[in-house]
Amino acid sequence: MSLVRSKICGITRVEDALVAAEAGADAIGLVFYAKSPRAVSVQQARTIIAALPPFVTTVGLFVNASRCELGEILDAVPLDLLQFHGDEQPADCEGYHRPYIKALRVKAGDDIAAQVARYPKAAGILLDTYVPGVPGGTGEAFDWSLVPHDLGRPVVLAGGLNAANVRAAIERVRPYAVDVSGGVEAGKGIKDADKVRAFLAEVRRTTI
Ligand SMILES: O=C(O)c1ccccc1NCC(=O)[C@H](O)[C@H](O)COP(=O)(O)O
Repeated sequence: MSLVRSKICGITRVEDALVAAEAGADAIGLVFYAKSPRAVSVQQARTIIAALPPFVTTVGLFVNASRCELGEILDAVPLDLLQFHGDEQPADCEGYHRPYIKALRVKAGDDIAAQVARYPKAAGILLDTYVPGVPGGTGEAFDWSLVPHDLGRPVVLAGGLNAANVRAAIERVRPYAVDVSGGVEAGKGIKDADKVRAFLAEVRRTTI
């Protein structure tokens, strides 16, 4: 029996980060993609991270950022883990002296195992919903039956999760972790404390 870890993503406010941490989130996600309504500035990110209690992993999310841009952010923001949501090739994800997660957007007909095999140095693979032109944060779930049973890597399941469907998602996919953004919000980038707590409580009640 094992517990599934959880990340609350798209955090833009200190108060939301503290609610997530106090409710048991293992990680928070900070979006450094200007086109996202959940994007944070370097200063916002520094303030949020400085307010966190210990033992909460900080994850920076990027979409095809240049090495220069990413390096500047890492010089200023204490991120534990990187998460790449664009067309990044393996070489684009390495060399930052940080573990990274590669996000793959799933659609019928994809060879997920082959895509995973292209990132042997990734600490984990995040499986998210494919919506044309939307790199992440779609708020839509994908067909979990598309996920192969054993990808041989820590899988983070994302895409349209919420307190009502996360148990079924975990039981179907048996992921290492789950990730949520829209399903715990009152508005884009504004988390709803009760939804955050309900989501994390449901994850804790679900063992695999
Ligand atoms: O959340 C965003 O706005 C976002 C924008 C661009 C790239 C990635 C983004 N989010 C990444 C995440 O890990 C989200 O939590 C994940 O896509 C799930 O989002 P949701 O379907 O809203 O739960």
